[in-house]
Amino acid sequence: ALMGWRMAGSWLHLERKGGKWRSPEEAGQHRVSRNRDGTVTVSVCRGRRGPGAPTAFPSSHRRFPSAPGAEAPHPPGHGRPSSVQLRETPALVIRKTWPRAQAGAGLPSPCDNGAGALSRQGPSGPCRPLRSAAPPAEAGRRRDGAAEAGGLRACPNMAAPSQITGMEVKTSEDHLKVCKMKKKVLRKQIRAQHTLMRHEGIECISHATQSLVIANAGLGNGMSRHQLLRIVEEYGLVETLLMPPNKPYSFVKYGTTEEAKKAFDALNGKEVTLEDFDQNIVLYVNFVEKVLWQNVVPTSLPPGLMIIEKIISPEEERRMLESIDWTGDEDTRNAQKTLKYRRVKHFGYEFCYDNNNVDKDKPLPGGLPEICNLLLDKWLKQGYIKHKPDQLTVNQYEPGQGIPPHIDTHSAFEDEIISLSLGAKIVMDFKHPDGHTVAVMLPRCSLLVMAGESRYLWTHGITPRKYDVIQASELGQKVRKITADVGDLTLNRRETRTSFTFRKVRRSPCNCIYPSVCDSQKGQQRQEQPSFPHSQMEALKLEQEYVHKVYEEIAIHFSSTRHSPWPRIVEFLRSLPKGSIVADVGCGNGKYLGINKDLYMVGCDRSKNLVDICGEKNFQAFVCDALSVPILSGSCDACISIAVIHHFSTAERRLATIRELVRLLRPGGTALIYVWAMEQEYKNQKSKYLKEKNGSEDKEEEIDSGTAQRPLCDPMPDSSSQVLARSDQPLNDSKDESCDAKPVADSRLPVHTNRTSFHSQDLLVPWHLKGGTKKKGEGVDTVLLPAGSKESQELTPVFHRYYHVFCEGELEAACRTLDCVRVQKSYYDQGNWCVVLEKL
Ligand SMILES: O=C(O)CCC(=O)C(=O)O
Ligand SMILES: [Fe+2]
Ligand SMILES: [Zn+2]
Repeated sequence: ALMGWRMAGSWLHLERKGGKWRSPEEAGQHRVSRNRDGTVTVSVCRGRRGPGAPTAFPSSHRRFPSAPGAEAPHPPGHGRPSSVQLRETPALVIRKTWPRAQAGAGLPSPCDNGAGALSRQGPSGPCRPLRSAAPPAEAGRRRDGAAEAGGLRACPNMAAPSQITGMEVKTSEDHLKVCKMKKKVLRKQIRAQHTLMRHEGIECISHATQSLVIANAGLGNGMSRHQLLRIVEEYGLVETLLMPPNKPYSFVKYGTTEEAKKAFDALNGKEVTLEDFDQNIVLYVNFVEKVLWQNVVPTSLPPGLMIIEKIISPEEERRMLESIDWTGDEDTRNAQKTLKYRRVKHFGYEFCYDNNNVDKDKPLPGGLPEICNLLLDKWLKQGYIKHKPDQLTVNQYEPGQGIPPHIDTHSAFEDEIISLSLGAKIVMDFKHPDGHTVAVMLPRCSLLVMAGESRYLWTHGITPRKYDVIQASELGQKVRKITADVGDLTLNRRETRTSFTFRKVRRSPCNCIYPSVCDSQKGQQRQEQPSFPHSQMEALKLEQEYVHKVYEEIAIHFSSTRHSPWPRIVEFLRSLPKGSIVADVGCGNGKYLGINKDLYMVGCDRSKNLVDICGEKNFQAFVCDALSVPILSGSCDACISIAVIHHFSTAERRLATIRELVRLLRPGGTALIYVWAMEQEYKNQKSKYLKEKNGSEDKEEEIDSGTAQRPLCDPMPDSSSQVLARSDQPLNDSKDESCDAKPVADSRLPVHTNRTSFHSQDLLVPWHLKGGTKKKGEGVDTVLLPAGSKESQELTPVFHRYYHVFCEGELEAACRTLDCVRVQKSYYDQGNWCVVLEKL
């Protein structure tokens, strides 16, 4: 017998017939026979197959192909002699990938012939199309007399001297001055190109088109839509004007190229005064192939967020505003503060900005204003809110004021937080811990309801500024996410806004499903949280507690979330020759065991409950540890290890599992390994794990492939550093509004928040068990129920699984330390690092 192991319900023996290996082709199929004593005999005849045996695994297709046609020449540009051979990237305006530096795509030295160039050659002579990548190649060297004929127009990327200097060129001194100015504009124009390319992926082109990108004429630097429209309309019929939110540039498309050229000549280097700010800025203009802006954010509001418009009448609004006495008296002084960026007043309970919490034993006298009680009762009846709040914070913001991004402390308040906007509309920014932001316009007299994820996980804040970017056609009241339509954005001057934020004081610890941002669970985690292992014994204990036991507990629920095989793993299995013996080490619920009926596949897993599930599906599977698999060395044609090795808690143990996998292979046999990647955003693409914001909490590393759409990613995360949602960040408007992920001070393993980026390689990933557990085991958090809580979801126990997420190259490097293998392939697949090994 080759091997004997415990299967789902029976014993399996594999036998080698005749002491010789024959190829499966020769042998036909393996034979499986069930013996009278309940054992199964599998006869496998093997042939010699060297390392050269073909593996049909096709070459990995890259997810992010280099820009199509990046090197294709494009048709001769306007006014440029056709002999000029420039190689440019056509038709790509906004894209995520960098252009490859190309010969000929070089940057011309601005006015590279110096001041004399103008007088010798006329203004257009030395001017060449501007590119931002490689050093100058042939660009900038040509002096085509032909270009002169068109004057400046022939050279669209250069500003007319008179337009820059406003003076007539008469003397050579004037020429010098003009050229200096020209050089300066050119330099800045090039810098704008660089910035557009580097930060935004917007490619400017050298020939004239109907479309321009105008740097410094964006909503982000204070240009309003109506002002820009007035400016650009002077030169022709404007077909499209796109003003992306918070960006310092805009796109304009004219009816004809002539008009765009006219605008280019007139506007590049032109100084304008921002009407709303009384400030001067200089515009820098470049041509682009097309005006387009991909909507970079999903169209939905943060989950759990709701805005109810016109929830109160103007009369109610007036009465509410009047109910707040800002003059204050002895009694209320504590509850009223003028913060740096706004003034606040508290009712019911005082909110303390030192710890962002309330003193639950010290209710303020007077409770909430009567008018509020009436309204709250009405909203409760109407179903807008589920619980009646007992705390009110009134914030008053003058234009230019705001509130730092924050999450209202979990332990302080219950789930639902509502805010009524009075006096004026304002834009509130919501931010997910992964950096994704959504700007939401809160109309006057509307009620914002934050619940669930939007309340617990996302930060909310109001940027201190005097203008908000809002939809131009919705200057009225329509609620919309601001980033929806860049063809329709403008600036709105803020006015005094008073908000009434109602919350219900929490009486027992928060047990939300966002432990990484939950102050209630942080304290709890401190004591219970396991540490990073410092010995083999500790490692084993950690894995027993936070891997083996957990999988036993969650097996049924876990299995119910694992049904879609991953395409590239299927591809690997389908590529194996008929009759191959394949071991799936860590087979889970066996989702790969039945993929290719032409293989002889056997699975094994550490979890008995999972192996039983395999047995129920009539798959061959048995219980064992991936560190010691009871299969004879060299008996498998292929092995797979999918999402297993990341559960081993030291580098030695991870390497040992790979070694064990390889041991099973015959020479020439191949192993496919998948581990979860630290990089959940790779080559500017978010993994499905991150993207499935509204997806279930429990899908973790395995997400249905092939169905989810690839959303368009943000080409430039906004420049402010990512605000890590921390509830211990004071809300008292201290200057620093953001903070970075703090490294764990001790060696305790951090608890990850699902669907966010990883901040540590070794961590605990929560599993929220649905459908009950067979038995309550260790590794389960104590479920703390708020007294009298009706929330049944809070009953779901949370388990934590240990993971070591791999960095780029880590898995491959581990494999390369083994001298009996060759790494055939190494790739990234949906948030996982993957290798195909071949045994030598
Ligand atoms: O002004 C608002 O609408 C929100 C205020 C707020 O978030 C808070 O006080 O915690
Ligand atoms: Fe808040
Ligand atoms: Zn919480």
